[in-house]
Amino acid sequence: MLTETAPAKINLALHVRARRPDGYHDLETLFVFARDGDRVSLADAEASTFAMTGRFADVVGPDADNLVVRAAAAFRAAFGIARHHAITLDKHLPVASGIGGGSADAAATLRALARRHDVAVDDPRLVALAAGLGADVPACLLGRAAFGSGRGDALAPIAGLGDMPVLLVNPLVPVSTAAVFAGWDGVDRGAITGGDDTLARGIAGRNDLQPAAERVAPQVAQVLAILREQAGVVLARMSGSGATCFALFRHAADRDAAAAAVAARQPDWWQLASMIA
Ligand SMILES: C[C@](O)(CO)[C@H](O)COP(=O)(O)OP(=O)(O)OC[C@H]1O[C@@H](n2ccc(N)nc2=O)[C@H](O)[C@@H]1O
Ligand SMILES: Nc1ncnc2c1ncn2[C@@H]1O[C@H](COP(=O)(O)OP(=O)(O)OP(=O)(O)O)[C@@H](O)[C@H]1O
Repeated sequence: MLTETAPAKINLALHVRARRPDGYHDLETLFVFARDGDRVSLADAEASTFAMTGRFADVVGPDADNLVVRAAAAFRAAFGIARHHAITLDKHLPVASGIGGGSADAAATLRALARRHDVAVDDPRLVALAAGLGADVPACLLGRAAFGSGRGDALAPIAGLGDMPVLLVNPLVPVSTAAVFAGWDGVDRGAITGGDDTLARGIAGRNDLQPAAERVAPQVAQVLAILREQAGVVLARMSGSGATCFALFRHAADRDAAAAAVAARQPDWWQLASMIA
């Protein structure tokens, strides 16, 4: 059995630049990844099967639409694989939440299948498959800090944050990525600037989708207000199209104190205390 982690994706900054004729938007983003997330396991089998475990297993729609199933089918077709696999998704990340859950799962599935069938993880055919599954999937396949442009799928590696404590908080209101992009006001507020210091670039940046996300999920403002008043916060911002927000800390003790404070005030919100590599 092979197991791959599907780590939560975080957009340190997300600048939306223009609407495109194909229904997508040109954007610039700084992708980083937490150490924790979902898990995809794969074993050879007589027939193709798919099962889900974990807290959010019941929230995802029908199996045929699952990005894990779609990723496996696309891989088998592209590489001419006749062998079947039993795949299990252990679902811990909230669904439709801006931290790329489905994209991370698809990428972990591609990584597991690539390992099993001796395909290099940077094989251009694998990267093309990933882009076809979603704008975020190539970044999740790369799985390391990167500058993303175009739809978010033109990637250039950047320096990581070097083990920085992070707290992710979601008010458990699902937010549709398409609806949030549709609510963007169309104003280009400028490129992501700065040099080699990824954290400084992130801090100087913005998430241009936040106002539109707040119209769908007003709780985002509340999450950010609570995170920003915690001791030791270096940066608190919404990730992706929301509603998950992240807070970065220098010290794990500050992160853990913030997690306890959030849990005391909002016991029903989802949280993940992790590290950014
Ligand atoms: C907001 C981000 O999470 C930032 O990392 C991503 O850009 C979204 O990536 P994703 O969830 O993989 O997106 P997809 O599943 O490809 O697209 C969902 C929908 O979001 C909108 N979308 C997505 C990416 C993009 N650059 N422009 C868009 O307008 C489109 O309406 C699209 O139909
Ligand atoms: N394995 C999966 N996990 C979560 N959602 C999935 C999965 N497969 C398909 N989906 C569908 O994809 C949609 C988006 O879910 P996902 O959790 O990937 O969004 P997200 O966190 O907003 O991602 P992003 O940050 O890439 O926009 C949901 O409506 C969900 O039904």
